[in-house]
Amino acid sequence: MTQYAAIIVAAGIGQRAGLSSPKQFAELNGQAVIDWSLKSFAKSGIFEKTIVVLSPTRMEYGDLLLERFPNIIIVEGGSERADSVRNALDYLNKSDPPDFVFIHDAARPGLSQTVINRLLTALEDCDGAAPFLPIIDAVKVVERDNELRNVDRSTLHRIQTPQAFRFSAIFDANNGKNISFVDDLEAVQSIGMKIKLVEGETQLMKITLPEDFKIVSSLLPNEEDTPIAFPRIGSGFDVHAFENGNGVTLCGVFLPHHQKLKGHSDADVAWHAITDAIYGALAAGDIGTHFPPTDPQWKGTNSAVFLAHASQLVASKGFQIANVDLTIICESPKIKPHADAMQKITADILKIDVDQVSIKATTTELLGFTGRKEGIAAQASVLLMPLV
Ligand SMILES: Nc1ccn([C@@H]2O[C@H](COP(=O)(O)OP(=O)(O)OP(=O)(O)O)[C@@H](O)[C@H]2O)c(=O)n1
Ligand SMILES: C[C@](O)(CO)[C@H](O)COP(=O)(O)O
Repeated sequence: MTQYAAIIVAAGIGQRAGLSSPKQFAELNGQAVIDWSLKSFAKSGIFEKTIVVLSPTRMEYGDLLLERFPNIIIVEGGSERADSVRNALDYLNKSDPPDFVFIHDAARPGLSQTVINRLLTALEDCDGAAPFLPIIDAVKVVERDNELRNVDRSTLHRIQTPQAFRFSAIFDANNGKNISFVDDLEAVQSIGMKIKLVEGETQLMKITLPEDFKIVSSLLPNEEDTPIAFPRIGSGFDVHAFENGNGVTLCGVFLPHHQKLKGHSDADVAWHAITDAIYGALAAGDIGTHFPPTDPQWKGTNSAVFLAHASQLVASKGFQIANVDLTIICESPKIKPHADAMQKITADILKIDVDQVSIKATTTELLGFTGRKEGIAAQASVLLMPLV
């Protein structure tokens, strides 16, 4: 179901940068080097999954990253960059293979939306694409001492990352191989796939040597100077009618009742309201936009699927959930005895704490359709905060 995933390889030791810890975790203009790329992918709003590959000896960085970016997935890297990439591809293939994947060096913090968009366009008619810069200095081969031969630099390119691929192409290129590809383009070319180069950017240079920190720092803004992203608020409302049955599912909890709720999915009216509140906060349509009721594949679906999708979208658009407030409106069944269980499972799916989720209920004093016990209504509010 995932269309776009991002892999950020961050398992290197950064020997050439000469720091006491890996360069990708050093501070650069107000935040860690790797945070720049994580925020760029998040800001683009299309990456539903972001994998960060860390060295098995440096997994402690994973906990720190998860505090700042709760929806990323940490995967263990290997001894070469190509091994780290393969581990992440294997993870994606086993869990939920995306249609497309962007593979990026954590050591390149200057990833702009312009480059992401150029790669997306290129992917429309090729299997893999990467940004490049031309070579601007004269290039010579030193054949023997003081014997130099000119090289035609018009055919030479400096290749950057992210490199973007149809997932099946890059997965097949790596599957079962043990080759230390120089980069991921080389991998897909080794199986004859079609690649394209797009214009890169100077600010996307890789931090490799000690002096590179100063250069990249001068090319990027200070984190404090970046415009303030505002909180977003959303509201959701849903109604499902009763029909004969033996219980209702509300916030994923089954409540025995002499009726059930009618619906195309599992009719979890409470989670539908929360899901729509999240989509609303993101201005990303509603459940029907993402899971059309006319599509038979969603028939009987557990509404946890919808809620988890909305939750992933929050992170991929650079936000986190501050709180959820839900009101279930019905005469019966009684909600209170089940509210704690509903709160817990909702918080688990949203990957937030239980105290960020409020679940309450009310009646309409026997008035209207809920008063006549014809169905259940639910309304929710959600506040999203920009990721810091
Ligand atoms: N086994 C490895 C080696 C490298 N990388 C990542 O690949 C990117 C590009 O590699 P490079 O600049 O060579 O980083 P290092 O290998 O860390 O640097 P050095 O060679 O100087 O030690 C970096 O984001 C690095 O963390 C990785 O994920 N796994
Ligand atoms: C992937 C890469 O950044 C593309 O330019 C480059 O190949 C990494 O090389 P390194 O030797 O691992 O730094």
